[in-house]
Amino acid sequence: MTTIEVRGLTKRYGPQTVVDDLTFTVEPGQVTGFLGPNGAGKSTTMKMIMGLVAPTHGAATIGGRRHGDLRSPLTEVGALLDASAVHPGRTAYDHLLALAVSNGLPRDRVDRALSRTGLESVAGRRAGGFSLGMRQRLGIAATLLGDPRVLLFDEPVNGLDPEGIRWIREFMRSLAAEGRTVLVSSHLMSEMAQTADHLVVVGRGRLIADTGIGDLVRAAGAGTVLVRTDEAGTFARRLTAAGATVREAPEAALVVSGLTGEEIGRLAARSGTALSELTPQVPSLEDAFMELTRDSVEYAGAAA
Ligand SMILES: Nc1ncnc2c1ncn2[C@@H]1O[C@H](COP(=O)(O)OP(=O)(O)OP(=O)(O)O)[C@@H](O)[C@H]1O
Repeated sequence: MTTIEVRGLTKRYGPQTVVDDLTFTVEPGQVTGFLGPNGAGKSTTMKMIMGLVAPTHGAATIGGRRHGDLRSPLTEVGALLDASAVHPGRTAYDHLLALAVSNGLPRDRVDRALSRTGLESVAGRRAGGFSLGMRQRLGIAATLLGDPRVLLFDEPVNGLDPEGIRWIREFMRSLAAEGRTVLVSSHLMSEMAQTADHLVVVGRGRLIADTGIGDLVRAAGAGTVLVRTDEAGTFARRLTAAGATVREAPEAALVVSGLTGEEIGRLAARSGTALSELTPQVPSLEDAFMELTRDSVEYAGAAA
């Protein structure tokens, strides 16, 4: 099984450290989302994994070897880093054929890649006339030519319509289901929530989280409970005395942390307080992501 190992990976451009001592492992058989706000260093990291940018420190290996040491790179790792890197005058077929031939791969790999990405019917059309969605498929077809065990995709759904997004999402999942190692970058938590099993979250070049999706939500502050009662003031004092932290919210609601819903319910029963609502809050993945990356967004929007 082939993993991607990133160890102490660092990239400086002049005084700016854009990737800062990153260490993580991308495991086979699952989709790993590489998530972070714009400018967090995702593309630079992927380029270092692919040997296109030299690290200042540290290393990235694929199956234990640096990209430059792979004997037949296209058969070991495929990467879609920039879908516009296609000659516009070439047909989809010729684009893939040129790649296959120059990498010593058999011609029948082209037909297989075209059919896997649903491009057979447009194989003879020039790539310059392709929609963004079709260009992405062509880029993905190119990554599959060598049937590699490891695949990297940089923001593959950017700019796509819902149908294109769904196709890419299902495609990534099918690659992982075949046991491949799949690393997909995005700046959208909502997208990753539907695609990834595991998340590597970065901000300002640094590792913020390396976690399963469920664990991320728990770490980002699940555990508050919304309480509603006509006796909000009195009950808030009781909760505080019992060790909870209480914030008053509109419409006689209290947002309570430090006690479980069950403990709050028992406290209400003991003090004869009638509750009209007692709801444990589950933060959305988007909330979890915003909370985690709050201090690391490169250009935070000005406060309203
Ligand atoms: N060749 C370069 N020279 C100088 N600075 C660079 C270079 N490449 C990237 N950077 C800077 O490194 C930082 C990280 O960029 P990178 O593209 O890796 O981030 P990203 O997380 O992929 O963001 P995005 O989603 O916006 O592409 C940015 O501030 C960028 O301006």
